[in-house]
Amino acid sequence: MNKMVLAHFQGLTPPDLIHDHIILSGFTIAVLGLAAWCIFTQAFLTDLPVIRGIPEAPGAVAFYGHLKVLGLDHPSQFEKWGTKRSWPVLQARFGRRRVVVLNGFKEAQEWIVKNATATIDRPLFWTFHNVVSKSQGSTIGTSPWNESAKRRRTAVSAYLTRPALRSSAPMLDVESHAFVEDLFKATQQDNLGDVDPRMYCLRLAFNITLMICYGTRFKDIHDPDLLSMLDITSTVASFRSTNSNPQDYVPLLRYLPNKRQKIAVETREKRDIWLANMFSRVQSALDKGQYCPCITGTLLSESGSGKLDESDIKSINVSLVSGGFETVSTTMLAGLGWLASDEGQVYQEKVFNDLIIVYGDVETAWDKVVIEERSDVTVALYKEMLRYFAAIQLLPPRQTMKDFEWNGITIPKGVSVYMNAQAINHDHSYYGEDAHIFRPERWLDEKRPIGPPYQFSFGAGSRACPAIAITNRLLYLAFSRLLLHFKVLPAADGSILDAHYIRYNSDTTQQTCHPKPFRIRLEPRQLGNSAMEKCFASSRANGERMIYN
Ligand code: HEM
Repeated sequence: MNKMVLAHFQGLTPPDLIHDHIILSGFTIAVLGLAAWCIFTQAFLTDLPVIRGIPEAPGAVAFYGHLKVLGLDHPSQFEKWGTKRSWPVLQARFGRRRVVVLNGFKEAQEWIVKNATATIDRPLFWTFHNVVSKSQGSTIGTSPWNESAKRRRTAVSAYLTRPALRSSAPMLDVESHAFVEDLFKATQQDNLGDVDPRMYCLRLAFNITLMICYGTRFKDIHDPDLLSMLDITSTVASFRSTNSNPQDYVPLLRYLPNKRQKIAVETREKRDIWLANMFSRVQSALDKGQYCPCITGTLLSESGSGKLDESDIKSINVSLVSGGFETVSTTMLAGLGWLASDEGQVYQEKVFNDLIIVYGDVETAWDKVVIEERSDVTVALYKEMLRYFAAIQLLPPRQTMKDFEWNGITIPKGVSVYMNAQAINHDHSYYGEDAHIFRPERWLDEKRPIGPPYQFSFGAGSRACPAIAITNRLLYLAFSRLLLHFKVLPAADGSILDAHYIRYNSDTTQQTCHPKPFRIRLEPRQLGNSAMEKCFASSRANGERMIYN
């Protein structure tokens, strides 16, 4: 109702009306002021103020900060700022979050290794922690640092680090053999004699994590359950990328209709079903007393000892199943792609010759590469694969747990820190002028030794990947065994992967790189090769002796 009319009926005198007016307009101004402040805060302010002394990237806009100017390839834009402006460390705004990005090797060492306790924490994200991880708990790699994260990390380390490699040998033997023989069979069955190696790398990496977690594996790369699990875990991983989840940084977007949230809920439900299925398979194998040792089984038999509870076990399994398979397969695929190039042909011969020098003959080498890594030329190949093709370019972020001093600058508690492995691993000031070239020989050069952590693909410091030893062994083993028996050649039409560390990736919006599709041929080193048959037969027999849950 109109104010004047209302005043008339209420018998208000003009001074009352004026007074009422003043109160109302004061109230309206306060409300409008508050709304304007809220909008201003959301549009321009970050959780932490600018850190004095660290350069800030150009091009921030309201609400999104730098998320727009970063385009579709965040690590490459950060790398460009790093090299063109000489910014080994820079700060940016991801929506409301203030973030620091590390582009330089020396600087990453100083922040993540030297100040390991200050940078051990991880930030929380709305989509990943509130939606995707609601039922199974968050993974180790996305958990803030606390007693539970410490317990879970210690438990997985027992299965992944160097001392555990010996007990993993039968499984590593089975998977690397299946990889080599099935890849070869696929080339034989193809009209042109070539194969897309993607599914073979994915199955190998996924089976390793399934064996570690649940004592089970997939035999057939066409198994619909395998394809569905790979699809689910890959979708879950997509919720970690800085590129595809603006709602994590721009809180207002959470209140708008959001297709990603619906996908997150559906994916979580599907994943819960198969995780429960895996869990009960182990439980019933344990009940029957015929069981393949695995993390779930060991932890279930220890449950009640107060070490870990069921939610810890679930979180560990989710961490391992989602942590490893895409990174391992990406590294392998990129490496295979490079091997098919002209330079790769030359290096393949070096690997073969070195394996024979070290182990004496093909059969001995086939057996020994499961348990040791004595061929330096092969070690140099996988080290360069890991450095050059960082499978995750912008690593899962850290968060500072306390203030610390760096170069006279105070870095505040609570800031998100991203290691840009793509830039760090190609830092010319550390690796030299040829850092942008794939050159395994750099790891053999005694005049220019490369120090720990060698490269940042696994991160570094106290939250570094706990699976470094097993991943290294797997890469050494798979590539040694393949190159012992075969030459990796370009596809029948002569095409090869563009094995450049940025261009090889088909989707820069994902957290993990996905190499563009390519095909290879395999040429047996010796025709009618009885050594190959003997090697395959011994590993096949090993696989048949194993029990699976
Ligand atoms: C080429 C292979 C791999 C790469 C490049 C890789 C990379 C990474 C990176 C970058 C991190 C974060 C490190 C940091 O913040 O400093 C990480 C953490 C982790 N990775 Fe891996 N990883 C690989 C293989 C695996 C495998 C095979 C598994 C399990 C079977 C695994 C399990 C984990 C776990 C559990 C964490 C969380 C550690 C924590 O936050 O404390 N990773 N990995």
